[in-house]
Amino acid sequence: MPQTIELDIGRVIAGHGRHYIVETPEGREVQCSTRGKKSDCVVGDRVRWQVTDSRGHEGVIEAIEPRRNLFYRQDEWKTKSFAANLDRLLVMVAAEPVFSESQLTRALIAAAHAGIPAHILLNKTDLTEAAAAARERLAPYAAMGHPIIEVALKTRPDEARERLAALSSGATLVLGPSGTGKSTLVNLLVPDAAAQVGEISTALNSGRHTTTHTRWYWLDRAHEAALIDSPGFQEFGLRQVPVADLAALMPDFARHLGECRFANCSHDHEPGCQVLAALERGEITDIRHRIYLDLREELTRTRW
Ligand SMILES: Nc1nc2c(ncn2[C@@H]2O[C@H](COP(=O)(O)OP(=O)(O)OP(=O)(O)O)[C@@H](O)[C@H]2O)c(=O)[nH]1
Ligand SMILES: [Zn+2]
Repeated sequence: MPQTIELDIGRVIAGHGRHYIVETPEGREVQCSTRGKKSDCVVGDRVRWQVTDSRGHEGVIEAIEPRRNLFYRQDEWKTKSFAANLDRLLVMVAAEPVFSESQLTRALIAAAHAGIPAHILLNKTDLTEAAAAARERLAPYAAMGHPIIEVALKTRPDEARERLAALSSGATLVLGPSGTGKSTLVNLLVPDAAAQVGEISTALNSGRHTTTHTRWYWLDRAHEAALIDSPGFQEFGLRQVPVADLAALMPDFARHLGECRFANCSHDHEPGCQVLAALERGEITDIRHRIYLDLREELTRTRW
């Protein structure tokens, strides 16, 4: 392409296959495709695009601007990119169903690896007994420096809205297992959510399929804050993380690194291991250590 052509800038707000909705700085939505078979665009990407129809409704993406960050998971065979250029990750859990600490830990490690601050949202605190148990399980994560926001989205929506004020600027990716109240959250914070989804589905001609894809919702008229809803939390591979970096990405482990007797300590059985000493003192929980060992094993296993 000749260098002289000035390309427009835009932000990817939804995608389906090789089709994307790109929003222009003026807030116009353009249906874009990419060249070639494969595409690496994700929601949140800033892209350079060129118009391809006379009405200016369609275009082609020519280039992706450099990303501030990219949140993704990597399984043995496949990489799933959730979104790019994020200001924070919000991992949603609930008093019920009981959440998996392994899943929570994996998301937090992926965020740390991508350099994205992570908050934890505990929903359904109206279920007092279950909430107390969940709160106790989350205490070590609060101690690690993750802000924990407690809400009852359904029974105390106004209070929830206030407590979620941290989301009122920048882009927040929400991850949460099914049943935690993700739809309730989106409906509370995005009054015209259904309309925004409808427009995107029509534009992408993907109908109900969009329910399985990542979506960008504006939280305000000024378009300064956005919530990104993404499915696909169940299988959360961390193949992108070099095994040697794993402990450093877990804040409760990180603070003891460099103190072990052996420089290449695996914090599994070695004498003079300060991580094991912290485990002994209860500063690292048994479950976190077990998750660490499982992940270590998973990341060391060779592919076949
Ligand atoms: N007790 C209680 N229930 C809630 C609260 N918020 C949501 N729920 C209920 O939890 C269930 C799941 O909520 P959804 O918002 O549909 O959850 P989701 O995470 O979107 O679930 P999927 O649609 O399966 O992905 C619903 O029955 C909600 O009514 C809450 O604050 N307290
Ligand atoms: Zn050690």
